Amino acid sequence: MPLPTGTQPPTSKFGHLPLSTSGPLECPCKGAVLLNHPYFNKGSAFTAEERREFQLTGLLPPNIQTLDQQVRRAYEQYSALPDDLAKNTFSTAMKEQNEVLFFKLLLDNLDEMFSVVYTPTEGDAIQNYSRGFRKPAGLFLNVHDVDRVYADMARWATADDVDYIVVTDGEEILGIGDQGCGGILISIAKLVLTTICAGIHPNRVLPVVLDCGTDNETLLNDNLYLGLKEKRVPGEKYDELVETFIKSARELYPKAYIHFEDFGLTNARRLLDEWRPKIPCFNDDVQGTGCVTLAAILSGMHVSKQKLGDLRMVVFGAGSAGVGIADQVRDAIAAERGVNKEEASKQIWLIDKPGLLTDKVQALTAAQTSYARTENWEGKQTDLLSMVREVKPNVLVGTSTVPKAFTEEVVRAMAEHVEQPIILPLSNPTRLHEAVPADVFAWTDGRALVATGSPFKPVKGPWGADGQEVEIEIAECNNSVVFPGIGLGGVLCRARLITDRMLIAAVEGVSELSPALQSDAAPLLPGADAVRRVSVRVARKVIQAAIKDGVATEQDIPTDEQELDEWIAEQMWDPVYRPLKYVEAKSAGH
Ligand SMILES: NC(=O)C1=CN([C@@H]2O[C@H](COP(=O)(O)OP(=O)(O)OC[C@H]3O[C@@H](n4cnc5c(N)ncnc54)[C@H](O)[C@@H]3O)[C@@H](O)[C@H]2O)C=CC1
Ligand SMILES: CC(=O)C(=O)O
Ligand SMILES: [Mg+2]
Repeated sequence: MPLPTGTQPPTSKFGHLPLSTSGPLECPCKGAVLLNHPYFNKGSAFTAEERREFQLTGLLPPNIQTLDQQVRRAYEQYSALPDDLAKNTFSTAMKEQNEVLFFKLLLDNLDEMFSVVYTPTEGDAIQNYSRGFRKPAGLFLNVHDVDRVYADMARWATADDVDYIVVTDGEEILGIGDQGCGGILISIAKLVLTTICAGIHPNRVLPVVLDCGTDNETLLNDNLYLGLKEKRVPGEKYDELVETFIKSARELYPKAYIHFEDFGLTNARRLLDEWRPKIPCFNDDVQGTGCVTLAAILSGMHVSKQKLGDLRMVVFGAGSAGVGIADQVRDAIAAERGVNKEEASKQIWLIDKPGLLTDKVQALTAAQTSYARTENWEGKQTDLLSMVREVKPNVLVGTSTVPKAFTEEVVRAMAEHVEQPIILPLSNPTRLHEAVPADVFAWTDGRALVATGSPFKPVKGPWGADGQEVEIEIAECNNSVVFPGIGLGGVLCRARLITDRMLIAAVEGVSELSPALQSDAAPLLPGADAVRRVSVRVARKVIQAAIKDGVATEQDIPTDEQELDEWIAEQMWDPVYRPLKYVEAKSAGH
């Protein structure tokens, strides 16, 4: 019998692995249930044989279509929509209807759709969660029902097992602050990226929101708000919910990798520090942002022919992301220079609301304390502009959510002392960026090396030889470049823990594929066209590091690099229709 269009024959030598994507897919449903199952549904692409075997005749119009035809139709519908939020809503509906089609549409149009299914449009969708609500997706756990957490999680029945969990408490979403239970959409969006960028199986993931109330007055006053309508519950009750969630997850899905997303400043680092030594977990805002930003800085320093020993970095906005970046950069400096972390941290200046963080500033978090400057700053201005004049940084990072904080004066002051300043306005969404690339290039005569937290179009200007017009492409310095690959590595080698060495390896993986290594004028980081290649490389590096650290529990991981890449690729889910094989439904487990 010929295979349906878009299926892959089981040719891989790793086709026997449980996560292998070669060969048929076991399907426990038929008829209308199958058509309503987003993971198994093929819509008009069900073959004649499948229509007969799975009792679909009469439930579909007769013309059998290919996945490519379906994608063409979906893209036409998508393109006809009036704005990005409508396109985001359409994409959500498509995902709920047919995941292969949704992910194939996304993969074929990634450059165009990335910003619609992720930041900045996903931020708008999250803000609009309760008003745009149609159908629940994901798992909602709340601070008043801690006793029910285990049972509610056990009911998550889409898969035999769960490989990857994204959890948020909704407090500091994508730069738009406290979004309460609407945060479920960031868990879902990050999981979409793990699938599209790294082939994490979409039926083996679990998006979670921990609803602990919200301090967002707009939501509290909105009659249609769907979450707990009360101020955030802090302290012991909050910790009890987090702990019960993690312990339940470990018991029910012992292989799952837990990704923390968009927790608030007081909890993000604290929870990471508490759980990191015990379970395979990862905080994307702290560690993912740290890794991708270090990779961008390394590319920038490659172009400007400098070494980490030369780095002088000012970070504006010393929260989860800012300090996460500082940590990753500090560790890399320490390794390159062969000095301790304390010595390396002297090359980094953190600025927050009170100005420069010094040992005189009250109430620093534990993570900020190691960067508190000990020099005497009494009587001196320590605002951003003054610090740029004083420190003469060659790297300036923005993670403050303060739009336009990198003013013309600040950027020009930096460019006065540095031939190719590395300027990274990372605050999302787009409207909160500390500067926009066009301004930065105009103020530095195109000399600056820029990457941004959200996507920007290329910028044209007279910055070539003899004033020739050139177009500069801007890399997106977003944790999405790296977290999918780290997660893929962690999942495939079944890491017990996510170690520092694994994170450093991930940075190396991204750096090796940075276009700027090939050409000085190229973007500092790989773009959407390279996502899967980047994920395979990052996963390979992460797995090798996990083995070195003795935290990989999966047996029989190939040692040869090429074989390891094949082993990884074979286990990455692809948006293709596989032949379906009917199996009896399992009795209700989890
Ligand atoms: N590009 C990327 O991959 C990522 C970007 N981000 C973005 O970075 C921003 C910060 O995110 P988080 O660190 O998670 O938030 P956070 O709330 O932990 O940190 C923000 C920090 O900025 C400081 N800040 C606020 N106003 C300031 C001012 N006027 N002057 C100086 N500092 C000020 C706050 O006090 C806080 O310490 C957000 O816009 C977020 O979207 C976060 C993670 C990843
Ligand atoms: C990108 C991301 O994780 C954030 O803006 O929070
Ligand atoms: Mg985030």
